[in-house]
Amino acid sequence: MSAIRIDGKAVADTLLAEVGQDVAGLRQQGVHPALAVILVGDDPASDVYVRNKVQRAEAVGIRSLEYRLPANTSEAALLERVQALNGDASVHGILVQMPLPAHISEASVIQAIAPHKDVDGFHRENVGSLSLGQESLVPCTPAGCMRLLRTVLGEDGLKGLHAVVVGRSNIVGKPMAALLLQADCSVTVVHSRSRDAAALCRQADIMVAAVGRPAMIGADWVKPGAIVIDVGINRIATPEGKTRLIGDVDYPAVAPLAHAITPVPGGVGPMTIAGLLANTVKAARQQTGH
Ligand SMILES: Nc1nc(=O)c2c([nH]1)NC[C@@H]1CN(c3ccc(C(=O)N[C@@H](CCC(=O)O)C(=O)O)cc3)C=[N+]21
Repeated sequence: MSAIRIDGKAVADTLLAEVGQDVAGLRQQGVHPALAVILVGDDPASDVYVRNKVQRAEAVGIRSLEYRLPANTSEAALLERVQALNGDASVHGILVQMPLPAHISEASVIQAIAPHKDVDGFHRENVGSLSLGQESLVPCTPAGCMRLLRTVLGEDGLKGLHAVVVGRSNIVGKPMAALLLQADCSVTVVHSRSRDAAALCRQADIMVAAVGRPAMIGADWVKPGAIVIDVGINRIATPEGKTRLIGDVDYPAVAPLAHAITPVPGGVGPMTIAGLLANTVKAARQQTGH
């Protein structure tokens, strides 16, 4: 038996094509969706992500503004930049790339973003709405995972299944659990303090791994026939002295027993960027009434 390899790149391309059509429609009505991306410091990984986001945005017709601020930027200066963008009606989405330098409070910056421009869905107003099952801007990575699950299981196919989320971060684990609950799954969240995490995971019909530990999830963590979504993006050194990307799941060990599984790269990562651009269009619609 060999698992279905869930092609996140292809699903993301379909979503991006839809976003591109929406953007074209809005532009005909005189609305040009715009996304501002702020990067503080010169972390090379962040630099690559930001460049990808800007390129993808422009490919679907979204205007992008890129702000690169030095690593020693003060929190006050960053907050001023955010507030200026909050007040700029031509900007519909604001993303501040994480992580931020240690002297800046990520929480303060997130709360400073106008909730209707918070395309990451990290502001407490959006977090609260998601948890209440109300309309909101939904965090891009968990939203992307849900879309991948629906491509495998169908629109209503998640109902009643047991989903286990591994990891409890504010950006993936917690919103993921909320979305799965919204889709009528029974949800378990497993984390570093869980007793017998592997045994809990073996009960999962759906497993979402978001811990940031390379290949941590082995075959003994997975029920045969489960659907496995790997959110991990870990850059590891190869014996040849290069680096490569690897997920939180030990793909070669788990793929033979899963029903379906996402690869890394080419799984959840591309969905995150597509979701960001979809959120930008949604934000532009809300702000302009189109
Ligand atoms: N405010 C904020 N919002 C974010 O959404 C955010 C962030 N900060 N900080 C960093 C993380 C990371 N992240 C990724 C997005 C796409 C890929 C992606 O497209 N990955 C490709 C591979 C890319 C490569 O080759 O490096 C893939 O998995 O196939 C990865 C990682 C968004 N993040």
